[in-house]
Amino acid sequence: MQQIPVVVLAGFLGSGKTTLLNHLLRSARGTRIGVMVNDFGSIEIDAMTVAGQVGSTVSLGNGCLCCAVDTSELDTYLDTLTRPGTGLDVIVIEASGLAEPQELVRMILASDNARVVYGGLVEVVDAAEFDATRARHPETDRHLALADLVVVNKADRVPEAELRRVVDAVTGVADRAAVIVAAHGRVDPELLFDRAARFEEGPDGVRQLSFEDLYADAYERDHREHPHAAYETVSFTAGEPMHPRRLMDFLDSRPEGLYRIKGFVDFGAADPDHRYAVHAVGRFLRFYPQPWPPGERLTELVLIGSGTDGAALLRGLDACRVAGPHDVPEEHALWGVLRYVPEPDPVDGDPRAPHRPCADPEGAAATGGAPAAEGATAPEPVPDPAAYADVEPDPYADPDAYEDPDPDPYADPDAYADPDAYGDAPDPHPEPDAPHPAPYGGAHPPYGA
Ligand SMILES: Nc1nc2c(ncn2[C@@H]2O[C@H](COP(=O)(O)OP(=O)(O)OP(=O)(O)O)[C@@H](O)[C@H]2O)c(=O)[nH]1
Repeated sequence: MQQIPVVVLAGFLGSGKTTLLNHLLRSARGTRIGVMVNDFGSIEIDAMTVAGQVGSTVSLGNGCLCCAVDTSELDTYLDTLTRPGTGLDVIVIEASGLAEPQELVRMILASDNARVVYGGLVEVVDAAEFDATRARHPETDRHLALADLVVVNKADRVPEAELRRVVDAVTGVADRAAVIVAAHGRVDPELLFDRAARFEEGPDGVRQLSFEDLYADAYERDHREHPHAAYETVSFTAGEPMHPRRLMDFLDSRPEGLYRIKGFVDFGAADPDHRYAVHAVGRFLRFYPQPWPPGERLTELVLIGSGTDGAALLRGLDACRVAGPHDVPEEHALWGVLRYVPEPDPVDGDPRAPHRPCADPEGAAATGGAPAAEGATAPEPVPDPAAYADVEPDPYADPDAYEDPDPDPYADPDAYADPDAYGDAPDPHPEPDAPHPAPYGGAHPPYGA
């Protein structure tokens, strides 16, 4: 089952959220974007051939869908937009200028919709109004501190030195977020999500240009003189397996500005049957074990960030390679990774999840990290708090961390009053001796059952 990243686009009134959203829609080029907005008013849908409208949902000619919702309808619309038939690749929720973004983030993290995965909180800042906004809205700093990516927009409206000052101020407030500069919301969509390689080939094998391509070409031609917001991409490939604990150390201490990590990891003997797809956005991290496809086994990662030191990142990843037979991962080394594997979906049996890398942790150790036989009964995991003492708790494991101290005046109080409404959310107070709180559902034996 393909999970769909849900990106929250937030920022104060007039900062340029809708402009950025329109830019994403215009340059989608085959990527199907689901959009949730408070109203359709400013989405430039005329240019995109409206294919149909049902109630508050507009279907665009390029496969994108727009829904006008308020926060209380979010779950319902997420369910609608993530139905397999919609074929969406990413969902972007534009928070109204007054909305508390952490409430949206919390709802996405607590969603029991297995097709949804958190895609990051993007805060748009008006470079020309930053000081004034901050003075009027002291909550600005809190919002920035939660962001995974901050777009300092309207760069065209301020002189170079002033822009640098604003970027420095934003970077000082934003906790680990990547900070990029943009004009008219022109960020590269690749920064936020993967563009789908979806195009039609003609009988001669040649790609056919669609209306959307022509539109995107014209748009990009018109804006060639305005460069996209700058960011760096680093690619890493390794033929040797990665050492689970060293890779987790690398990920746990990933530098500020490293916004996205995607790709696949080979953990070698620690789980020879699976490669681990990685999805990291800001501080959010998940691994998805998948059966290896036929062919060469490689670790392939792409790291995307702003202001990061690419050479240092590659050195850090190089040090995670298993160096040889003398460098066998220790017992339970994979458990640090499994903390970030979502629970299998009990409904439709997520094909990525039902693996048994450590059905018998003791047996696995005895066989040099190889998993126990399929179907073996798992013993209770051996509590080993010390083994995880150095692992920073996943800040996204607990949606309550986003509890808003000032309740959102626009939220439906009844809908959120009951903490049991978050039945699937992790226990904010796990057993003190629990070995490793899992991202969802508290501690669980690593796929033994
Ligand atoms: N000069 C300049 N104007 C911009 C830029 N980005 C957006 N604007 C203008 O700023 C105004 C507000 O932009 P929007 O995209 O509507 O901002 P928003 O954050 O969606 O606003 P709300 O929905 O009211 O919260 C519009 O007139 C945009 O054309 C930019 O980078 N430079």
